[in-house]
Amino acid sequence: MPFIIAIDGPAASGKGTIAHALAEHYGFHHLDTGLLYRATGAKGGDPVEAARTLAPADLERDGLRSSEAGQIASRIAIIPEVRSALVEFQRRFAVQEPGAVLDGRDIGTVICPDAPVKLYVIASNEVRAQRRAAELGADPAQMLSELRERDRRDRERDTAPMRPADDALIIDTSNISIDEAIAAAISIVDHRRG
Ligand SMILES: Nc1ncnc2c1ncn2[C@@H]1O[C@H](COP(=O)(O)OP(=O)(O)OP(=O)(O)O)[C@@H](O)[C@H]1O
Ligand SMILES: Nc1ccn([C@@H]2O[C@H](COP(=O)(O)O)[C@@H](O)[C@H]2O)c(=O)n1
Repeated sequence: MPFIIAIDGPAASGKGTIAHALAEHYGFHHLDTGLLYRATGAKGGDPVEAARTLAPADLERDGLRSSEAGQIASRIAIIPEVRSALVEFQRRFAVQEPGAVLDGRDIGTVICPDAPVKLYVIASNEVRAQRRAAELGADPAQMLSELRERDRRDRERDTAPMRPADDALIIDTSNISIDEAIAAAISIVDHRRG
């Protein structure tokens, strides 16, 4: 049976970094589900139609990592029909052998509620803004206000709001290095895998 690792958390908390490293470590598949929402928003037009017709080439589009693409993604992510159009792809991805790591906002709560490992990665607002500003060459103060706005939208939407699953374990990356965060995640997964 494939082993599923569900990772959620707010923007720039470090969940993608951990997800990528876990996938490498265990030889699992990795899906950054935020990319699906970014690509859907970047297509323009009717977002529901964009989600229903999302193709692999859409995920290669330039600019998907930008701050603007993240903001647009969080606006279209509140639409229930957009979310339901993307569910099947994510669930099919999750059941590949030998296992899969998916990171996003609703993986542990909605997409893979039975995943044996659920992590919820957090970091302080200021640390997240500093890291994302450094990554994009942007102003930390502006990044802080953008991240706050995006988190609020993600937390307060009615459908699949961002929140830790009841059985998720929290990793706070505010004061630990990337290597320490990855080691903490590996230790949790090893423990669960027995
Ligand atoms: N523990 C850490 N210490 C220092 N920098 C980190 C740490 N974890 C992640 N970073 C850096 O912070 C930035 C954001 O990390 P990452 O992309 O993994 O976040 P994310 O939660 O996946 O964000 P998003 O939801 O927007 O995709 C990256 O530049 C990454 O290298
Ligand atoms: N499972 C998910 C993943 C993402 N979103 C929305 O997409 C935005 C961009 O995500 P990033 O991880 O690339 O920052 C995010 O702010 C969410 O609005 C989602 O709803 N569910």
